[in-house]
Amino acid sequence: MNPTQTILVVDDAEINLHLLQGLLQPDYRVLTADNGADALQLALEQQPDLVLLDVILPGMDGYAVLQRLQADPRTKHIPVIFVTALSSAEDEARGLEFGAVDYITKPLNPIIVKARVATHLKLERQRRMLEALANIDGLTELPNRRQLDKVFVTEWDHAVRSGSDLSVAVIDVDCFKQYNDLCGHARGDWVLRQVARTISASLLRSTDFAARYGGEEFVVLLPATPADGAWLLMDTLRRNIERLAIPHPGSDVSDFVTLSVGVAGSRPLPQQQSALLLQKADQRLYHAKRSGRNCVVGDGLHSSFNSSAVFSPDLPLDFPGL
Ligand SMILES: Nc1nc2c(ncn2[C@@H]2O[C@H](COP(=O)(O)OP(=O)(O)OP(=O)(O)O)[C@@H](O)[C@H]2O)c(=O)[nH]1
Repeated sequence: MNPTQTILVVDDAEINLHLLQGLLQPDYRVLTADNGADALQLALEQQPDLVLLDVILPGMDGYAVLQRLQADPRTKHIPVIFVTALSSAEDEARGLEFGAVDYITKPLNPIIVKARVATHLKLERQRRMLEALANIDGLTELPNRRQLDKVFVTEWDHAVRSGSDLSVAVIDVDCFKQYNDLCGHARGDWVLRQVARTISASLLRSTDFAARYGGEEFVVLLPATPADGAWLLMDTLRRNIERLAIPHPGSDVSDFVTLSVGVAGSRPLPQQQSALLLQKADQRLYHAKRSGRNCVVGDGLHSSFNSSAVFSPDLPLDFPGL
């Protein structure tokens, strides 16, 4: 039994449901529906890995079910195999044109059904792995910019709907070019991994999200967090990095690796553009660099290696992930 894989079987004949259930249940979790409406609801709620869909169904037929699955972004990725008594070449071609990944004709041959199901589940697993890899930065294993763009849109829309705050921070390693030049690129890569781990370990809520934006730059999204809270959290991160005490022989600002951070927060309104918030945080990062680096610049708030205590309490170091 592989409980991680779920198949939804849709057929209006109980005998067919029983047959397919008996065939597949030893290896997979099997859900059943005898009509299109129930099938759509189960697909949405249970997110099966594969749907075996009869074409001739009372009310909404299999083609209509497939079209509805494909039209919904929450279900359009689920592969569908038509399982039907319509056995002409035209029927099969039509089913595949509609977007089914395969077409199995009745009467069912159990060996063929099992083999095709196994093949499509394997392809689905590989597709998901590729999708996950496409969203991850290989060096730091943080989400990459592609994933950040998607999550930013989702969080922005959520903040608009719920009227809650959203803060963004842009984080940059100071004088990193000199670090690479003096310590070597491999050591530079190691530093980026330490910074990524410390960013992850410093974020406290499950909704906080960190990504590698590119090069030595990272972005953090902090949902339901006002700008002053975001500034405090980023200043704690800045100090956590400083206390790693990674020697930086070429830094203009410290003996150790340090960060500069720009923070911007807002309670987004429908007519506003999410990109402007990121732009504002980026401008403040620029300001932080011009102010001498190793500091966090937010909305009227500014910290640096020699003035942070004025603005933020000395929060305890906390590295649960390290
Ligand atoms: N080791 C390593 N270095 C990288 C990577 N991506 C970007 N870099 C380097 O990061 C450096 C960034 O340099 P700059 O943008 O000039 O900035 P900086 O030297 O950090 O100076 P400030 O930002 O002004 O403090 C460049 O030398 C890039 O080659 C990476 O994946 N690994």
